[in-house]
Amino acid sequence: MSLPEGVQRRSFDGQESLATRGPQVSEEPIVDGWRRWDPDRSKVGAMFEHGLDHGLDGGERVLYLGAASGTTASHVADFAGPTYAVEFAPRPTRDLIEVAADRERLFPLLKDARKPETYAHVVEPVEVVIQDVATRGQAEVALANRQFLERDGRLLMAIKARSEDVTADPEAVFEDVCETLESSYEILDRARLEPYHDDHLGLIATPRQ
Ligand SMILES: C[S@@+](CC[C@H](N)C(=O)[O-])C[C@H]1O[C@@H](n2cnc3c(N)ncnc32)[C@H](O)[C@@H]1O
Repeated sequence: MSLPEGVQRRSFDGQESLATRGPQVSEEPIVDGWRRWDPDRSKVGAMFEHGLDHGLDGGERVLYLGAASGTTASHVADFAGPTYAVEFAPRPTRDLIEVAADRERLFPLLKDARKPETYAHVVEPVEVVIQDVATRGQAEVALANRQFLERDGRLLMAIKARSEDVTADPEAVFEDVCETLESSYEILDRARLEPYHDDHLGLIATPRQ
């Protein structure tokens, strides 16, 4: 699977790793301007490592749901176009604002991803929605935010089984979430994100026409 333009495999201390070019965020190693992108700390990084059919070229407009402190959103904004980063917890949003201070394409929004009407006036149509909200109702969040996605756009979604039901078999949770999603999205590719993230499913989808 090819990587988007602006994402490369580079050598760090003799070990190959994903990397993007941009200002440092959290003491990650940088070699020749390339920042190491750690898949253990990033579901999108893990999706790339697993070779999921992401369909990204680089330069796309992105809506990122569940940005937390901006670890992954920073890498995405390094290779994407305008990146709207939604996070509803004030503490990580403070860090996210700092990360965005030296990234002209990253726009933090302290908003609830379950209430897209509260940021619809700011977010333009995007080619990519990335979703990593560790909350119950992950499929419903993706359905609610479909309105921002262009017709042939891509949803890159990380589903955390334990956020839906801590006691259920993760595979059963993934089937439930996928069934709900399929009312509105066509699922193009999916893979479990082990060994980087336990009991997570990575999924690529496009809006159903
Ligand atoms: C697993 S963390 C995200 C990590 C981040 N994507 C990264 O790779 O750097 C999940 C985040 O989703 C946020 N979140 C959960 N529910 C949310 C909601 N309804 N709206 C916005 N953010 C939400 C949490 O506050 C948390 O920061």
